[in-house]
Amino acid sequence: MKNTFGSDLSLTIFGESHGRAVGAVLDGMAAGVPVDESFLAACMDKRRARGDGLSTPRVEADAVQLLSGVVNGHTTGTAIALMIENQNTRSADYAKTADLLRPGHADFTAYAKYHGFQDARGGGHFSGRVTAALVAGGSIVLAALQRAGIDITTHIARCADIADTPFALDDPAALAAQAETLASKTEGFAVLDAAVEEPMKTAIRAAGAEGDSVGGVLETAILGLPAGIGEPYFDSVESEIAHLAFSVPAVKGIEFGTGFGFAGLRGSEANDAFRMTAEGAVVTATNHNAGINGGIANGMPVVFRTAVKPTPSIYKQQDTVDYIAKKDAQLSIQGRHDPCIVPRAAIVQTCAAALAVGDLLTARYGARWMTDPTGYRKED
Ligand SMILES: Cc1cc2nc3c(=O)[nH]c(=O)nc-3n(C[C@H](O)[C@H](O)[C@H](O)COP(=O)(O)O)c2cc1C
Ligand SMILES: C=C(O[C@@H]1CC(C(=O)O)=C[C@@H](OP(=O)(O)O)[C@H]1O)C(=O)O
Repeated sequence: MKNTFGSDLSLTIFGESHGRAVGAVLDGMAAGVPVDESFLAACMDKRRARGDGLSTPRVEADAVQLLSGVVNGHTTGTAIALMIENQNTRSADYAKTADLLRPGHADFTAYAKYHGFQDARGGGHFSGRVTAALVAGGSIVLAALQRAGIDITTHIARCADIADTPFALDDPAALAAQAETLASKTEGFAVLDAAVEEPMKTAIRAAGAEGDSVGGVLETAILGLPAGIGEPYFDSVESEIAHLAFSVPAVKGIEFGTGFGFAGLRGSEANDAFRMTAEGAVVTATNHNAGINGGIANGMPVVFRTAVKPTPSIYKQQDTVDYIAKKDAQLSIQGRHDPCIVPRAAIVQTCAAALAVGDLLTARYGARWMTDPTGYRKED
């Protein structure tokens, strides 16, 4: 029954898709950290459904209410409670097929765990809706990280079978330029190569028109993470990021840097040679290991990719069971769903990574990285 992530900076999430609200409690932020509500709203806007054939027709404001912990645009140092009201629910869509388990969704596992007491309306607590709370809490941490010289960004590396330009894993300056390109985009469709945007959108709309769905790959970069962050085993940088990344519904795979590609390389190809900069900093000539050695950041960019499965709720008829009548059945769902989760999940993955990095940074520097964002690394 654990709804909290983080040891030193924690986020607790709550809510169901068709309940009154979803929300979060962010605990561990120092006092006096600026909270720019327009930045928070811009992050929420990237996740918001638009009713444009690319996302769920369940369109709502997704306005964040800061209930505590923020006064006059600054944190007070106490827990920040925030909530987002559910304003556009249609529970009747679910009532008609309530006893039929949706393949790929959490209907069966929720029943197995909560014995019929789960809120099944709209997927309840398992709905992607709850990621609105993750973005709201994560974006407060993301803004604090940016002030401390750490930026996190995500793009749609692949949607269906169409690929975007990958992040420049081995070239921090080119990667920083790519991050700038993504920062300049306000619309929630994060691609680097403008030429792939329409083909991706066409693939999503085509799957939706057939009552089907498509998946893809998100690629996230963390720039400016200081060397020395992370713990050798259980709280390694990879472990913390993967823990959060897999908390995002529909994420089914992750790889860091060269990832599964390492399997086909020789050591002489896989190793990242160390070099000294003119300023006396240790860098690596390549970045196959994605800025992490032994679970600890080495100062190079951290780059990881997550596989996002096709939306499970599809309109094609599917084989399932009626778990009340205890017999095989056919399912034809009603309701409103994303034909593809990937575009909306990009900002979710950025905010999830921000929570992991915020926790790791607080473990190392305490709250200094928040209160002294330009000086906290002096003793590194
Ligand atoms: C932003 C976002 C939006 C989502 N939208 C939908 C949706 O409209 N319909 C659906 O069936 N699943 C949607 N999902 C995915 C389900 O919530 C998820 O597949 C389900 O909870 C089962 O979890 P699992 O896929 O991680 O096993 C969405 C996920 C995210 C992150
Ligand atoms: C509401 C959102 O997405 C929802 C995520 C979701 C699911 O099963 O994950 C199912 C749908 O919910 P409903 O049936 O209530 O319309 C989506 O619309 C959102 O992300 O804000």
